[in-house]
Amino acid sequence: MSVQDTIRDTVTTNDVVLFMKGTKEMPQCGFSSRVAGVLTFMGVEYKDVNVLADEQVRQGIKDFSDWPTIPQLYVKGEFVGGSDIVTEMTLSGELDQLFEDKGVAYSKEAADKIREANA
Ligand SMILES: N[C@@H](CCC(=O)N[C@@H](CS)C(=O)NCC(=O)O)C(=O)O
Repeated sequence: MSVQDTIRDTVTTNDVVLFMKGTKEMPQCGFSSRVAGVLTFMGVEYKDVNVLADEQVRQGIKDFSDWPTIPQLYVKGEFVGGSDIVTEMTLSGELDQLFEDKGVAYSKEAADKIREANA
């Protein structure tokens, strides 16, 4: 299987996938840490892929999405964005809407708390 095939398989067989530097338990970059923190706080079940563990995946995910940086969030096979976009979508409520539209379980109360803390 090529790296592109493996990535496609990963994002289609897992509802929510975060390509990140480090792991959800131990992020190794502030941007990755922010997105992982939001997902974990919102109670979203997601698969983390540590791009630092495989240089081919690190480059391959950028080619796959045509997006130059890590982290990268995928929901039901669709690329959502990186840290800036996920932060904006969390604060605007668009991320809640996306999870609702795609049937992904999350805590609205937790999302509201993030918004209250950033108001
Ligand atoms: N503004 C970006 C910040 C992410 C970013 O700049 N990532 C850099 C540093 S961690 C990156 O992935 N560089 C390419 C690489 O390290 O392969 C976002 O919203 O996600």
